[in-house]
Amino acid sequence: MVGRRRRTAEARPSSAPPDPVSPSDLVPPSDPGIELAGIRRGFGDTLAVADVDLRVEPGSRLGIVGPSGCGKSTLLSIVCGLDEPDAGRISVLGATAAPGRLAHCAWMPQQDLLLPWRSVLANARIPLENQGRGREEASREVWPLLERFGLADFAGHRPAALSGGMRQRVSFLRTLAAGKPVLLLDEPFGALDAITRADLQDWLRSTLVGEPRTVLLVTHDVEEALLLCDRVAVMSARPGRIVSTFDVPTFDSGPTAGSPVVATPTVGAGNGHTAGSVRRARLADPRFIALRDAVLASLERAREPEGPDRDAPRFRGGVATPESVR
Ligand SMILES: Nc1ncnc2c1ncn2[C@@H]1O[C@H](COP(=O)(O)OP(=O)(O)OP(=O)(O)O)[C@@H](O)[C@H]1O
Repeated sequence: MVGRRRRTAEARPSSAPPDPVSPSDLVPPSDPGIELAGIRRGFGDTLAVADVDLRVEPGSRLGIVGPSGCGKSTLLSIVCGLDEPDAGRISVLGATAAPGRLAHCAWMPQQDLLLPWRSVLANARIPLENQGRGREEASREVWPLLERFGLADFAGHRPAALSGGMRQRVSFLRTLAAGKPVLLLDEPFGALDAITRADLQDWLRSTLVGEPRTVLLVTHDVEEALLLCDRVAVMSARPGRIVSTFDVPTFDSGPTAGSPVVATPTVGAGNGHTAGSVRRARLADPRFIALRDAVLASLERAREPEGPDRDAPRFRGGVATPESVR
């Protein structure tokens, strides 16, 4: 009984909460984005990444794909200040020192890392508690996100009572609740089955619309990168280098152009334009297919240790067309 009373109390914050995650100043006008120049990092005899140059525009979403072990996670660790490069320069929203970079970034790992003894609400408010808020205040602040993400009815549940997809939604919510302008998503859906993964991709794409965040998404899934990001960078096999980048157009001239998209992917909205239908239209778009094939071809070449990406300049900074892909 005590446990039930406690869960109920946790699940009902006492007063109307402010919105904690959409402050208009998350991307200040002077935001220089993220810049990496000549980044090199080795571990003993293993050179993980070498000569990585990358720029991520403020408020944009960059997908990073590459062979296993090519240094994608290492790059994210360096960006967020948990690691330092052996050589090169890095700036995150103007911060060059590790503590300053860390202050700007929130990290979502592949495993949800929810604390099993805490309720959904208590897990979601961890970043706010870490920033010094009391439990009540943190609960009030995070509550709108739980409602927005369809998790309010599960606020008192422990993580073990949730599906894998719901746990990842809580994990992403917790990442957003930190209120940081840079989100580092490290294979966030890698542990999910294909159907849940597709649902979560749709959900995340809809959720990120209107979120003024700069996002780095590491994934093995090229379609995921193209569905969620404005630009995709392909890394070579270790030592990881950026061998090509691809701009991702909005693909908004299709049948669902200009239509509002529903954030809850599995529920219809009345206008028929669910996130799922947008996804299907996009996956069937010949331009999307051509771009996906071009990224896959670059990735295939990137897996060869010494393989220069000879055809990459064709696409660099531009968009693949059906004509440019053979
Ligand atoms: N702390 C560390 N100590 C020693 N070696 C490390 C460390 N971190 C990474 N490495 C090595 O650096 C290389 C790159 O690792 P990293 O995890 O960044 O690759 P990745 O592209 O994220 O891999 P995956 O796609 O399999 O997750 C690997 O060979 C890895 O073993």
